[in-house]
Amino acid sequence: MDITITPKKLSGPITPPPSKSQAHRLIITACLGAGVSRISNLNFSQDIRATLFCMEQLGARWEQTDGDTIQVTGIGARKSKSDSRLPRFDCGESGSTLRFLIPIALAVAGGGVFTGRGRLMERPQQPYFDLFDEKGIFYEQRDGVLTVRGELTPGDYALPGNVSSQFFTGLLCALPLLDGPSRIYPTTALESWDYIAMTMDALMGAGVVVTEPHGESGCFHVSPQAYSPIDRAVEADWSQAGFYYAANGLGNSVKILGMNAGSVQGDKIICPYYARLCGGGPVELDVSQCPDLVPPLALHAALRAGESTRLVGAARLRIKESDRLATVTSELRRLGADIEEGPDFLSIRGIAALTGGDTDSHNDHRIAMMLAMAATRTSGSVTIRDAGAVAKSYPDFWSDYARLGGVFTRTE
Ligand SMILES: O=C(O)C1=C[C@@H](OP(=O)(O)O)[C@@H](O)[C@H](O)C1
Ligand SMILES: C=C(OP(=O)(O)O)C(=O)O
Repeated sequence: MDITITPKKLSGPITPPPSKSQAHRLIITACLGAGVSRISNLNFSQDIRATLFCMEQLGARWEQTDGDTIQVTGIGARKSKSDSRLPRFDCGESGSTLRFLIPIALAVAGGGVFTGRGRLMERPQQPYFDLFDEKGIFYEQRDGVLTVRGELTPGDYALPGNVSSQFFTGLLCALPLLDGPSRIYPTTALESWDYIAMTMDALMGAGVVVTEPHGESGCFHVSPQAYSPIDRAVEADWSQAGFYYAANGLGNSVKILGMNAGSVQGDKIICPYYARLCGGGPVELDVSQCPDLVPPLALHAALRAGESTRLVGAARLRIKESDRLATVTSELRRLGADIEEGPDFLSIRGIAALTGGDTDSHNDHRIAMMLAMAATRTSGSVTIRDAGAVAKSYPDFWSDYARLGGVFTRTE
């Protein structure tokens, strides 16, 4: 689906959708719990459906009890290793689902066969593969199908801290299911730390306590523990709120509601970052802990007329749904922005107004949403190819955009 937007200011109240990252974690902890859990304020985005589907393959059951609430019957510590057929997991385009499920499937079912769509199966898994080589766990990836088989054993796990925090989350969820203590060592400084903190918060909610690293050579300590059932509501999503902050930075008047200022979501850093972009002078923002904010931050920076901005610590943006350093640059340039990409940074010289033009989401939800917000401040209409990509994390994005006064036509 393509969308053509006629530039128009957005105004009015908006509550961003529930946090995708927190929802993945609550679903996983509920599904691993021994008993019946309840999760409210859930949004059935494509990625969340992928995690629900995958946890079902491990024996968990869930039903929708009203619009946004599900009741989950967890599998407890039960293992299903007797069946020699490995479960199959269609992870859609969700990196979180794939990286969280790989060790969980090993712990619960002795492995699994993983498939995905879009760019998913090209995104890196090497940190897991290195561990599997060391631990004698079989893996094979052929024609986009990843098969993993073996026994996840208690012990020491070393992981680089600068590829994806999702490897840490996957192991932190799986290792408590084993029958002995384990340690996870970050071999380089941890990026996206707050996502790991969000994992520990979700684990704690299910009664599973892990100890985080202290000092230079620290490690996570994980002892065998059972997951208890949970009853939790998903918070509003700070990463999605980022697009509405960008809209306001461009002169729109969106009232962003429902956000928890004390959230465990690291992307609440959008508040101070937004304030800095709204001030004058050159600005440098470190995005190594909040990679998902880069598209809205880059857009806001593109319209800081006469001011320069650098977004640094952004290397991992290249391994998301698209190479986001390349796609943010190419698509904002198509609208006239003055932006350059480096290996791990974006350098932006703000201008006063953008032009209209033809753009492409590159099948990346965050690029589509960035372009939609850009189109509130362009001199001509903006066409976004593949604008349905928003369904990965925010299926109601276009109806919310229309409710705020956005004007657009669709072409299927
Ligand atoms: O754990 C999570 O929920 C996520 C972690 C981040 O990835 P990285 O740790 O790979 O940067 C983030 O970009 C992604 O959208 C969601
Ligand atoms: C990178 C993202 O998600 P994932 O890694 O789960 O695909 C995202 O939502 O921007």
